Amino acid sequence: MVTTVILGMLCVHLLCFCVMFLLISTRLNGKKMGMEVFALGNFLLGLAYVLQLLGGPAGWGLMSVVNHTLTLCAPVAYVLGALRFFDRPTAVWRPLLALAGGYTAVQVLVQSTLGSEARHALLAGSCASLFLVMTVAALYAGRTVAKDLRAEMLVFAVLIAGICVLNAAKMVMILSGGMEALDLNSSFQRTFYIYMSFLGTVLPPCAVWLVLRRLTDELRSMAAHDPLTRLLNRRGLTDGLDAHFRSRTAGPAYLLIVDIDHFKSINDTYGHKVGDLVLCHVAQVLKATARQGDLICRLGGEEFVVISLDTDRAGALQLAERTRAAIEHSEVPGADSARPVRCTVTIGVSAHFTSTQALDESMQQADAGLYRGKASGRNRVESAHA
Ligand SMILES: Nc1nc2c(ncn2[C@@H]2O[C@H](COP(=O)(O)OP(=O)(O)OP(=O)(O)O)[C@@H](O)[C@H]2O)c(=O)[nH]1
Repeated sequence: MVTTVILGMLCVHLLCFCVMFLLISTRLNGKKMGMEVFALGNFLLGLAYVLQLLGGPAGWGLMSVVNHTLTLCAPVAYVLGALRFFDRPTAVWRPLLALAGGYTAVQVLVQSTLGSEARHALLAGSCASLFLVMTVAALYAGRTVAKDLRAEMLVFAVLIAGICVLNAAKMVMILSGGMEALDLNSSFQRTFYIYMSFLGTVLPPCAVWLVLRRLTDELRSMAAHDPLTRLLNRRGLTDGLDAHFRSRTAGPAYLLIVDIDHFKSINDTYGHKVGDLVLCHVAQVLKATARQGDLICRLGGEEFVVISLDTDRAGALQLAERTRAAIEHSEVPGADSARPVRCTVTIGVSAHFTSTQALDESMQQADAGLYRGKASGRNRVESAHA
């Protein structure tokens, strides 16, 4: 009786969280982060348990076959949802339908040759294997594709390992003790469904937490980057500079303002699309010529900032000259091949500075150099103390 009530509550949990996942997925326009597939997994498992409640004692029949197939398909749906969460676009219906068809056929075969015990043991064994794979996959993901979610992946792995062990124990009990092991009133079955109920309550909020983390990370990244070139924007630049100067060993920095020459006429001659390609090209060259760790930002329009960290005046001027020459001698890829597009830049270099508070002053110094460079013919580097 107690186990039946637990099973009933588990169904309610699974189906309620199924609706919640669906609602969340409708709010996530475009990238649904696997929420709709998690909803499907919950629905399949919820339905399996409803069938178990309606079907009564374990036996052979259509309801039991469908129940077993759904029970196995649900964790596979969770795996497919997780793949989508980690940006691995994957088909859902085809593999699930193939699994459902294949497993139903296997069930009929096992039942007719080895009997009911073997069919139930097969389900417990298949689930144990699947959960073992999921446990290992969660641990592996925490070390590779989801390093930022290492703690969360560890929690998932531990929780899934628990149900893996319980399924393995169930298989052994069925093989050694027969169908009595499936008696809902046995202490093992009670423990099994209490643990399932615990998982059904704990895992969905964990999944929602992962989605929330991804969304806030994306928002933070969007707030710090320029959408066209994916370089830092002014806010990202200030944050990066703060982080640099917080370090005890931080050395002085130099600020370079890089401004594309006659950009308006590039737009007027080739159109705004090519103008955008020119901006992306300059961004790429800046990334390639700057040192790793230097801060590169698009201030807006055709104006960029490079902050060269832990360097001296000669190093900053060398970087500016290297950048100017690289842009002058390169062609804009993807632009009209019949009329190769090139551009040049003028660069103003500030004096050294050692705090984020000095950013505005350094910007003015570099701007003054830039103004001198534009006035004396463009395509040149001018420093603050020239
Ligand atoms: N294609 C494109 N053009 C932009 C973007 N943002 C600003 N612009 C254009 O950039 C041009 C900037 O022109 P100006 O400020 O006159 O500068 P310039 O023509 O480069 O002249 P100098 O700097 O003196 O060499 C304007 O025509 C803007 O419309 C953008 O995101 N994409």
